Amino acid sequence: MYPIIMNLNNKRVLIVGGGEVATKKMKMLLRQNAQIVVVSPTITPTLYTYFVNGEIRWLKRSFEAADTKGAFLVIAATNNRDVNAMVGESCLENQLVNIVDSPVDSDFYNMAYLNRGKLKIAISTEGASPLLAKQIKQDLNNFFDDGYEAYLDFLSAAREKIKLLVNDEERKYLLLQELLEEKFRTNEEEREKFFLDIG
Ligand SMILES: C[C@@]1(CC(=O)O)C2=NC(=C\c3[nH]c(c(CCC(=O)O)c3CC(=O)O)Cc3[nH]c(c(CC(=O)O)c3CCC(=O)O)/C=C3\N/C(=C\2)[C@@H](CCC(=O)O)[C@]3(C)CC(=O)O)/[C@H]1CCC(=O)O
Ligand SMILES: NC(=O)c1ccc[n+]([C@@H]2O[C@H](COP(=O)([O-])OP(=O)(O)OC[C@H]3O[C@@H](n4cnc5c(N)ncnc54)[C@H](O)[C@@H]3O)[C@@H](O)[C@H]2O)c1
Repeated sequence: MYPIIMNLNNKRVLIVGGGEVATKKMKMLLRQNAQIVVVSPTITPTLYTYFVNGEIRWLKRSFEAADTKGAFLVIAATNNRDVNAMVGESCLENQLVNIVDSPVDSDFYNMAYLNRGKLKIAISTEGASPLLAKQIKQDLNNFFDDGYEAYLDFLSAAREKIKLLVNDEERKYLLLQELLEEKFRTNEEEREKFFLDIG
């Protein structure tokens, strides 16, 4: 399996089925600025809220083969194996499909996923144990505290500044390395001082 992180801006995403699993996957898809369509006769109250808020489209009916047309990403998440398989078969080779009850027929899996602003940590067991992935996520959750979000914003801004102001490659590298020192992660005053010093 090949790990990447994906930009879904303006991409069409189709989710077939509107149950618990579809809802869980939707939480990761919202706020990606994707065009999300759910095809399902029923949806959970949570999905209904997203629908009412205009965050997703909802086609209130059973899946039809033509639904996959033009979708970049497709998730087959009904409780019916045959329907899920049919979703997969309706897709062209260049469409990315996740079939929730059949990893071997999927082009991608979802990963357990930790978000600290710009820091993303994703864990996969390639389907061996989603529960282990969840447990590892919870362990990392404690290790990478909330402070990492602001730290990553600092790293991002400082890196831009260094790229702008420092031409000497060696000095540039040393400065980028210096940003990883503990004091910058834990101390906001040290971060401010860094910007003052660099000019
Ligand atoms: C990461 C996460 C994201 C998400 O989907 O939310 C995810 N599953 C999560 C949770 C979870 N899934 C299941 C349980 C119940 C306990 C159990 O059965 O173990 C729990 C626990 C819970 O819900 O708490 C059951 C389950 N999962 C799959 C099957 C089908 C099969 O194996 O054939 C079945 C059996 C269904 C059945 O037989 O009824 C398949 C997949 N699930 C994946 C991802 C992909 C592989 C990721 C990997 O291994 O690392 C893959 C291959 C495809 C995919 O879905 O993309 C999320 C992590 C938790 C988190 O982040 O908190
Ligand atoms: N990948 C995972 O992490 C994971 C975890 C648990 C379960 N599962 C699998 O996911 C499946 C779905 O689980 P769930 O808890 O979401 O089920 P659920 O019963 O809560 O929801 C099923 C949804 O599918 C819809 N549906 C049924 N037939 C349809 C059709 N022909 N066209 C469109 N929509 C249709 C239903 O209306 C409902 O909204 C389970 O059967 C299980 O195999 C996967």
